[in-house]
Amino acid sequence: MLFHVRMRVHLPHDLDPAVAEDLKSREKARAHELQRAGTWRHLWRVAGCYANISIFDVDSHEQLHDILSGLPLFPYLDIDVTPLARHPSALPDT
Ligand SMILES: O=C(O)CC1=CCC(=O)O1
Repeated sequence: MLFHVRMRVHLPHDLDPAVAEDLKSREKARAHELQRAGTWRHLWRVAGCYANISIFDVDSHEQLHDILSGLPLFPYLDIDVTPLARHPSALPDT
């Protein structure tokens, strides 16, 4: 199951810089792990925003929820999820 996920990051301005760097470092490591597993299929920066647009490939809504809610930055994310279905005019493997 494919999902389009938009994440906006809102780190508090008074967050200790060391804590912010640790969160970003752990988020990056987790993102790499999920990309290598084929679960986090695309990760794009939204130009001009501290936000990303991602495509996740998971087995269930529950798996997606577990992944998103387990992200180190989760407490600071606004997340919008859109389920994706194949478009009838899409060429195979696009
Ligand atoms: O910077 C972001 O958009 C949040 C994020 C997702 C994966 C990562 O490494 O940072």
